[in-house]
Amino acid sequence: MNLTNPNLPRPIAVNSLDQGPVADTLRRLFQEAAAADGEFQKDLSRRDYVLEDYVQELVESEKKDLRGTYRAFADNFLNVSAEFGRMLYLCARAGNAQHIVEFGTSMGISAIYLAAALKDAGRAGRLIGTELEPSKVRRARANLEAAGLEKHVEIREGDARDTLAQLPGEIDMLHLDGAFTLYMPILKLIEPHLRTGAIILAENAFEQSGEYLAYVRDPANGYGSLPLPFEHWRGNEFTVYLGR
Ligand SMILES: C[S@@+](CC[C@H](N)C(=O)[O-])C[C@H]1O[C@@H](n2cnc3c(N)ncnc32)[C@H](O)[C@@H]1O
Repeated sequence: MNLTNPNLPRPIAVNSLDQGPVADTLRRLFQEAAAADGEFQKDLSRRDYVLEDYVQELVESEKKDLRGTYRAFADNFLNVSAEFGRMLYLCARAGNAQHIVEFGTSMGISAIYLAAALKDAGRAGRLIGTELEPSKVRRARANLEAAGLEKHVEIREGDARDTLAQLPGEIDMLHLDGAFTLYMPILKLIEPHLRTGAIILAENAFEQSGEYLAYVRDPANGYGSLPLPFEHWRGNEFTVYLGR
C-alpha cells in the first residue's frame, strides 16, 4: 500500500519511517485500518456528506455518554493519515522534543510516528500516550513493540483527565486526538507543563466541539495557532505555546 498521497511531492527520507520495523509496522497497520474503518471513512468522504452534522452528533453523544461513544469504536482505528503522521514526526524532530504527550492513542499509529522521532533523534525522552479502551491499549502496546519502539513509550490506560493528572516536568509537544469535547480540559491540564515553544498538533479540532480553537487562536492566551493547509475537513490545527 502506498503510504503517501500521490499528489504530494515525494517525501524526504526520514530515517525509520521509510524502512525497517517502523515502516513495516506502519504499512501493516494502515492496511488493517483500511479494512476495519473502510466503510466509515467512505461515508465521511462522501461529497454530499455534511461534516458539521456528523461532528455535532458525536459531540452530543460524547456529552451523554463518553465511554459508550468510544466503546462503540473499540474495533476502529480512527487513525491519523500518513501525511499527518509525517507532520507529527517532523514537528517532534524540528522541536527537539523529548517529552511528548498524546491524548487518544487508539491502536498506536500516531504514537509510532512520535516515538520514531524520539528514537531517530537519539532522545532519552518519552511519549506518554493515553487511551480509554483497554483492548486498544493492549493492541497499541503490541504494535509499538513490533515497531521496536516500546522503550520510548508509556501508554496510560483510562480517562486522560485522570491519567494525565501526573506529568513529569516540562512537556515539549502535545498531540490532541481523543474525544472532541475534551481538548480544552486536556490542554488546561497540560498547560502548566508546556515549555515555551512547545508544539501542539490537534486533529479534529472543530469550533462546534468547545472553546479549544477560540482559546489557542487568541494571542492573549499565549499561543500562536493556525489551521494546517491539508486535509482541512479533519480539523488539523498547528499551535505553538509562546509563553505568557
Ligand atoms: C481518533 S482516535 C485516536 C487515533 C490515534 N491517534 C491514531 O492516529 O492512531 C481517538 C481515541 O481517543 C480515545 N479516547 C476518547 N476519549 C478519551 C479519554 N477521555 N481518555 C483517553 N482516551 C480517550 C478513543 O477511545 C479513541 O481510541
